[in-house]
Amino acid sequence: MIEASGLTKRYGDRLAVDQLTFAVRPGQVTGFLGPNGAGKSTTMRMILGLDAPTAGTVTIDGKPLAAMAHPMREVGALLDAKAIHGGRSAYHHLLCLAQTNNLPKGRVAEVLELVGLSEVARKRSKGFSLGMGQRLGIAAALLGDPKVLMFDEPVNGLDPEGILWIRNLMKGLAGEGRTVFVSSHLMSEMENTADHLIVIGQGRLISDCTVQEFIDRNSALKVRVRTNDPAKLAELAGSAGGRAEPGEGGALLVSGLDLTRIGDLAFDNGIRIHELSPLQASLEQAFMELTKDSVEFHATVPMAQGASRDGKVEAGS
Ligand SMILES: Nc1ncnc2c1ncn2[C@@H]1O[C@H](COP(=O)(O)OP(=O)(O)OP(=O)(O)O)[C@@H](O)[C@H]1O
Repeated sequence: MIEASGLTKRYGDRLAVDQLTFAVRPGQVTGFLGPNGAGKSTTMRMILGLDAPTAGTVTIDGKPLAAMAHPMREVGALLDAKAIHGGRSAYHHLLCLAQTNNLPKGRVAEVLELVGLSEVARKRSKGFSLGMGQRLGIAAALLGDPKVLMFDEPVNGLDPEGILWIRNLMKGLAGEGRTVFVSSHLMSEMENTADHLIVIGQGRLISDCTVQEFIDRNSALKVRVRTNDPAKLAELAGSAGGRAEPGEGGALLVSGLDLTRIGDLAFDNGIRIHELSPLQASLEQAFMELTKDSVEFHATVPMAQGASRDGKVEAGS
């Protein structure tokens, strides 16, 4: 378990992390979400003792990292997959890590197998693809067989096969009872991977809940209705306190009224219903809604058809 309390980091006049208090529990994948510059990497670096907090504390299984005799046996992390000596083979990179951290040599072959790099283990990592580099970084994180694992943006730049592999790996590690903390600004990715979400914006905690709670709290449910008389139903929905807008192919998108109420309204007024289906907003939409006031940069672009936002999207830093 990772526990942060009042965790704060200031760089000059920039408050990168602002009094974060949260717990990352074992046995589940916890997504750490936030727009670019929200403070995710800084928080992870503080958890790992690579940056000193300006204020607050963070512990791993009750201890600060500095108090651990064998940190690699307690926590493994993938922060920057490119931070590897390119002249070394994958095998030697891991062997070196194992030896300097008092870990059994035999573990090197085990983790290489686990990440699927056994066949290229003796090749220089300089020639590795991005995906292979990520796998090697993950092998290093797993070397000490730690109970706590942290991955900073592990799917960045990976192809769909690589993304699927990392997703399954994280779920598997959590299934073994480990604590898995993974940062991302890809909401759609977290929707399929995380059980729990910690969302931050401009260094501050915005939300700490399960994925489903996050969607329920932050997205209004809409109902798609197809009927023989959309104009009449739209009027009825309006007078009943709802709001109807035109959807694709002549459908109506109704918000503010639940399915049953809309069905009853139609029945009571002799309107035939051809479709009545709930539309749940995706995690992506809910996340963008929640963090729209805390993104560092906004760009105004035309929205794709079907998008329902105010024309703003988050741009990378
Ligand atoms: N060493 C540093 N010196 C000064 N400012 C820093 C330093 N490291 C980070 N920052 C600033 O702190 C803020 C948080 O950065 P951080 O990298 O933690 O965010 P992030 O959520 O990981 O973003 P991204 O998704 O873009 O990686 C940013 O405004 C960043 O510019």
